Amino acid sequence: MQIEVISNVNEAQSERFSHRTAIVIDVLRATSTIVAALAAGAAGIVPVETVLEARALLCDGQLLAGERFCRKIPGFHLGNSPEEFTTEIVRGRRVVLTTTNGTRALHKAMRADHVLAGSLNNAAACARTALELRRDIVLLCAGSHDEFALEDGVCAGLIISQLQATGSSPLEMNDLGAAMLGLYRNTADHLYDLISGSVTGKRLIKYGSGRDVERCSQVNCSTIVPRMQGDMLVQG
Ligand SMILES: O=C(O)[C@H](CS(=O)(=O)O)OP(=O)(O)O
Ligand SMILES: [Mg+2]
Repeated sequence: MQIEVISNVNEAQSERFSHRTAIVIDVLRATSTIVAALAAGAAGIVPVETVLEARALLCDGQLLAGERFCRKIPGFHLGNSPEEFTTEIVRGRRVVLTTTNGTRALHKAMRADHVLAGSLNNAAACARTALELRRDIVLLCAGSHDEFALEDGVCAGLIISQLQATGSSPLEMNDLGAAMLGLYRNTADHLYDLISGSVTGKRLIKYGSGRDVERCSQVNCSTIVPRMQGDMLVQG
């Protein structure tokens, strides 16, 4: 099985996804938030790229969520913090979500046969589902503002280690995949330190979202695997 890691959205040419399963990773915070929203009972998450699109798509009973510059968008119901997506608020509801990097990355991956949302929180479950889908796998690190982001890279390494532990066939990976696997192995016992010291981690802590950084750094605390079905991510 071939595993390819892509470092950021800007590197995600559509032909790299053909006939593959894509796992889109935005640890801080979009894909962690999507996992939290589905765990809280949301009916589905509709990822969109722009604020205008999100507003245009809003229908009765749905929620608008997302951020720009790490802050909730004016007039939206929710921001991009997993903490906000409680059962009381989201159960049974569709959520239209737009974020700076994560929802763009999800759109870039749409050419894949299957699109999953991966995070540290659901890495093992995500790896299991991807193996069941029996395609080569592309791990798209959303990155931040078209650059590589450490938290997404180390999560790609964790998912590769879970694929190795669970799968029966040998994995072949690109050099970035091998590097991220090495990064994960060398930092597994102090992931929070790594992530809280990353550019995005520091930015979120500065804006008062330190609890999100802690929550998003937890490994394998969820078995939810968000999967694209039509225009929406649902529990796979
Ligand atoms: O809200 C977030 O955590 C980030 C904000 S930033 O652009 O990295 O500052 O957006 P995301 O799309 O979840 O990476
Ligand atoms: Mg991010």
